Amino acid sequence: MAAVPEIHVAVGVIFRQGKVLIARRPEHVHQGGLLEFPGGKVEEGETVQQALVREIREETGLRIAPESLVPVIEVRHDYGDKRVFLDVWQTSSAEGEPEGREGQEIRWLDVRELTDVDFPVANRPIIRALRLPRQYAITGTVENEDAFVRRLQQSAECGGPELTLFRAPELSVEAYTRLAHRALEVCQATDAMLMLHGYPSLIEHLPQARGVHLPWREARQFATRPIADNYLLAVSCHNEGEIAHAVQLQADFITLGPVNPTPSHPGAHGMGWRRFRALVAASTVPVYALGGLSLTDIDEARGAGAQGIAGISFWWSDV
Ligand SMILES: Nc1nc2c([nH]c(=O)n2[C@H]2C[C@H](O)[C@@H](COP(=O)(O)OP(=O)(O)OP(=O)(O)O)O2)c(=O)[nH]1
Ligand SMILES: [Mg+2]
Repeated sequence: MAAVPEIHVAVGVIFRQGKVLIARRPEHVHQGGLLEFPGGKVEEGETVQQALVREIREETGLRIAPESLVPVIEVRHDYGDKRVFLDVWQTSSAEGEPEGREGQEIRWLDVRELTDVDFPVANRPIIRALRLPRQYAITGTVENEDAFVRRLQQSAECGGPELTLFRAPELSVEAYTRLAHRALEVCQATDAMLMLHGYPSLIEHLPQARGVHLPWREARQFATRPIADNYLLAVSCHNEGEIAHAVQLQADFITLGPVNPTPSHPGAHGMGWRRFRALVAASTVPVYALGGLSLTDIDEARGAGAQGIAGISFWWSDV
C-alpha cells in the first residue's frame, strides 16, 4: 500500500484584545464539527505565509500582512485516513471584522477557554504552545532557604517569570517540600506558575503547583502519563529517543539540550542549533532550548522552532 502523503496545512492563530479567533469545522469535512483555527492547505508554489493570507481572507474576510506572522509550532500528526503537517503561525494585527464566509460559526475565545476535546487531537500541542511563555526560568542552587525565598520574592516584585521550575537536587525530600510550599506562596501572590522537579507523586503533597518536571532518569520509568491532565507534565530530553518517549507520556512540553556546553553539566557537549532544530522538527510538543543560553538567544531558539528558552543564568543571580 502506498504511504499516505502528508498534507501541509497553514494554521492561523489570530489574536485580538487577548482573545483568539476560533471557527467550527462543518460537519461533513475531515474532523468535522470540531473547533479549529482558521487555515487550510498550502497550494503548489505558495509559501505558508501566502497560504495563510489567502485562507484567512477566504474563510473570515480578515486581512493580514504576511510580515506580521510569527511562528508558533509545527505539528505532524497521522489521523490514519490523513497525515497532516500543521504549520502554525500567529498574528495580532489582522484587519477587519471577521465573518464565517463559508457558513461556519466563528467566535473569539480566551486561550484559557480552549479545551483539548473541542479540537482535533493534533491541536493539543498548539493549545499548549499558546498558553506557555517564551521563557522557562529555572531556580539556582539553594544555599540558604530564607535567602532563596527573598530572591524569588524580589524577582516576583519586578514582574518575574510566568513559569518557573523549582529545581534543587541538592536538597533532601523534606527540605525540598518545605521550601516548595514557601515558593508556591510567592508564586500564588503574582499568579505565576511553579513546576516541581523530581517525581510524579510530589504533586500530591503540593497540589497548588502547576505541574511536575521529570528528569530523564525518572521519565524513562513510566510507560504512560504519570500525572493527571489538569497538571502540566514536562520532561528533560537530550535526543530523539527521549523525545519520542516524552510524547508517548503525553508530556505538555519538554526541555531539550544542552544546546551549548554549560558549567552545570561539565563534560556534556553542546548539540548546537543545527541539531537542535532537527530534533525540534521531530517533536510534536513545545520545546524549550536549554544549556548555556542567554536572553539574546530567544530569537535563535524561536527560529529553530522552539517555544523559547529555559535556564538559570538569564534570570537568577545570587544576592
Ligand atoms: N484549518 C485547520 N485545520 C486543521 C486544524 N487542526 C487539524 O487537525 N486540521 C486538519 C484538518 C484537515 O485535515 C486539515 C486542514 O484542512 P482544511 O479543511 O482547513 O483545508 P482547506 O481550508 O484547504 O479546505 P478545502 O478547501 O480542502 O475544503 O488540517 C486547525 O486547527 N485548523
Ligand atoms: Mg480550512
